[in-house]
Amino acid sequence: MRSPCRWKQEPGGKSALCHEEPQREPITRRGAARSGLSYSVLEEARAMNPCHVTIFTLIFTALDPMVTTILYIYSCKKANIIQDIIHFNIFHSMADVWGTCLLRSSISLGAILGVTWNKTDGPRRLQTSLTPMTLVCYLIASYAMIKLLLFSEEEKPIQDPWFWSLLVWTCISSAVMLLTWKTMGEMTPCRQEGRPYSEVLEEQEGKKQDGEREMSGATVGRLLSYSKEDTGYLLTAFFFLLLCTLGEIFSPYYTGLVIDGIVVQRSLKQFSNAVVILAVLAVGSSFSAGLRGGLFTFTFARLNIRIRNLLFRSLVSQEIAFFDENHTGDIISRLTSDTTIVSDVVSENVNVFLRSTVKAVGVIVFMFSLSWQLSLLTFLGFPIIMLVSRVYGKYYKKLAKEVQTALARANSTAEETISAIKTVRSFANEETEANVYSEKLQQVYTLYKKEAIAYTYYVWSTGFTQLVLQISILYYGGHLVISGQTTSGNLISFVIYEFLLGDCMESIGSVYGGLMQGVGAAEKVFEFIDRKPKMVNDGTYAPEHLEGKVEFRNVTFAYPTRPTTQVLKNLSFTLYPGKITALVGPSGSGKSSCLNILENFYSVQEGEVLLDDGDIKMYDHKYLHTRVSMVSQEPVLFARSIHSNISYGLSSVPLEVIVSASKRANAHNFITEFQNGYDTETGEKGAQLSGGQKQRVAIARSLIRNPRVLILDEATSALDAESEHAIQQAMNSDLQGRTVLIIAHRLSTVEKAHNIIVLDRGRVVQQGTHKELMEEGGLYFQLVQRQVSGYGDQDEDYTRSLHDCTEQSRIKKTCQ
Ligand SMILES: Nc1ncnc2c1ncn2[C@@H]1O[C@H](COP(=O)(O)OP(=O)(O)OP(=O)(O)O)[C@@H](O)[C@H]1O
Repeated sequence: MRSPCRWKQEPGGKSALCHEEPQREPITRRGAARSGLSYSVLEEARAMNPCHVTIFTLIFTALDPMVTTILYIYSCKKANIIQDIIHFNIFHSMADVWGTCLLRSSISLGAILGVTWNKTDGPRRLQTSLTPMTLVCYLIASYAMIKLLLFSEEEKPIQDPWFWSLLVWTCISSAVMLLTWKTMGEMTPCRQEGRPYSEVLEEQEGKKQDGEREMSGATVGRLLSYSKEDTGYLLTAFFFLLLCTLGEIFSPYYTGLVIDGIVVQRSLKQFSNAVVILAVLAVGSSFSAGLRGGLFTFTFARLNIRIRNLLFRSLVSQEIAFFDENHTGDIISRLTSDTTIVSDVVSENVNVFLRSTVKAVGVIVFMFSLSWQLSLLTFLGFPIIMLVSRVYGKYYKKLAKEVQTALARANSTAEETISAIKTVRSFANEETEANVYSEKLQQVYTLYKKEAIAYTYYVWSTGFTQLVLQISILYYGGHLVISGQTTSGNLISFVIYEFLLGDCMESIGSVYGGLMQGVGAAEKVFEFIDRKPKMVNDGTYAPEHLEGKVEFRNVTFAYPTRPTTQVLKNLSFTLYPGKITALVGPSGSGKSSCLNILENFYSVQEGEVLLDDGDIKMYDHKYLHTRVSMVSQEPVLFARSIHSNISYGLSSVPLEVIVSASKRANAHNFITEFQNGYDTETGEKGAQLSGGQKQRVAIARSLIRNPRVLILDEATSALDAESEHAIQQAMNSDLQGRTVLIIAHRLSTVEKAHNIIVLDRGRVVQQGTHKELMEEGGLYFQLVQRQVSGYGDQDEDYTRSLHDCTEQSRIKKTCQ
């Protein structure tokens, strides 16, 4: 026979995530406010006096036996309680209930003594034993209910008010005992292991904050709040849900009538009427079920799109340092798999939860109307199943988060390897990469195994409880029928309703685990959605006319990921309009970092970067990036046409303007050679173009904006000398009023610059024209010399440089 309350939980966790938990910051007033934790909670916690809690528990422990004894004396049917105890009869005497009160009081007294004598470990021990204590309190209250059933065997209806008062008091005092146990468990002594109370309290608040995070209900509520716009759809879905559920609830009742019609009354009319109603109910509820399911799926698909949009918007507004800290794989994982988990899991579970809850309420009403005794017995078993489910749910949620994080790490590894497959192949490192991926998967596997074991225990424990409950119901139900307290028809209907209730509980149980998985993913998604960028581009300055003078004034800078390593140290230099300035220096000297700051990607620690005497932070984001344009070392093209790449970020640019920019970037010729010309697709990250072609498209993309400040970071490194020369010519010809900053390792590229700034370990060590610097000797001279000897005779320019250098060195005698 099928168990009536079989609860099933699928071990899921097939999700991918991401990101490690953020480090908890110390709980301060500001920290609490930032985390959304009301500071009044802290104050409240401070106000909680352990002595008050203990005194209250003590008073209650004394009061409980007194009240119970008085109620017991009055409800006692014998001359006195001694007689009642001596002639104990389980159907008449409440001595055993009075005994449970003594047990309760002894346990409470033990707890009070424990926390008073051992202020450090006492509360902790109470906290760890909360679950067994919940079970004890539940058993005491259940026993009182069983007494009600036993008494009802002899007296119907039970009219003794003292008896009822004793039962109610037993249930209330069990609940109060549990509450005081929990409160004492959370108590903190004034000093703990020599640490000040405030510190202990802060630690406790940290735990509370974790608890707050676990407020899954709030997360689900927030998710639903994103569906506000779809309230109409949701209400319609709910309406069909009610219709469908009503149909399902009435079906067993009419099934009972059909059976009664056939077996008891043997009436064809009653039998056929009930069958017709049953058929109408079945058709109606199937139709409503379809509409309900469809509407829920549709609404949550819209939720998915909404969350993805929100997340993507939040991601693109984050500061550049955020992308330095977080792996692309992790971020993509949140955007793709987590958002899908959130909407799919939540949609499915909200649907199932509503359906099952409404159905369960209806079923319970029918069950009580059929037999209150059998219903009471049924509900005695439920808290145990709920307890098991709660313990499992918590553990499952923790595991689900760990699985997601482990999967995200594995994804990240796979993505890195696949995106750099050429490098992997060129080092013949496929085997190692596969092993690394396998190791990461192994971690996921270990977690899945834990999930499977937890699931096994869960099924065992709930299965056993349900079996006991089922046997009890059948036994007691049979007894009620035999003793004439109910009819056999009622018992059959009751058992059918019980099956239905079992299904509902099973669904609600699986909803809990499923929702935990969705909530885990949602919390991670919300973490990114809620993240406020640490650097905000909120400048508004956008002058009509911009000269393009750039000044680095005493700039000191360290990357946020390495805050203790200063990359630029008290750096000062100026770039003038109409001039080409070159930044040179050994690798790692800070050249690209200067450009990152000029692009306002990072904030400087000290000093300022001025554009026409205004701090670059003051400038409007769009304005700044139209007036200051950079072609980077490895230009990134988007998987669109060349046309779209060149006009990237601009709206409706005429083709002539694109062609003109391409000509100046020496790109027009190769573009027109393609069959589709400017409509040629560039492939992912421009993979369908050569390195040099990519660079020229990127230069055209910058030139089309007609920037006042043009930054070329190794922008021509992949070009042949001829192309580079052509671009330089174009630059020189329309240099008027433009500030150009060049970074190039190939020093022939910078030779013609009006000013060359030499950087070394984040400082300016030399400045001047090529000629001046060669005459001066020093780092620039060494760089040129090293490069020339490195290139040998292959590069004409460098041979010339070498020649110049030798000439100069002979003169200055610094070149030996
Ligand atoms: N995103 C980053 N996060 C942390 N440190 C960084 C980052 N980018 C660069 N660095 C460090 O900053 C220092 C300066 O790097 P930068 O890229 O500015 O040098 P560079 O002169 O442009 O070098 P190269 O000529 O090799 O491109 C280096 O030590 C580098 O390791």
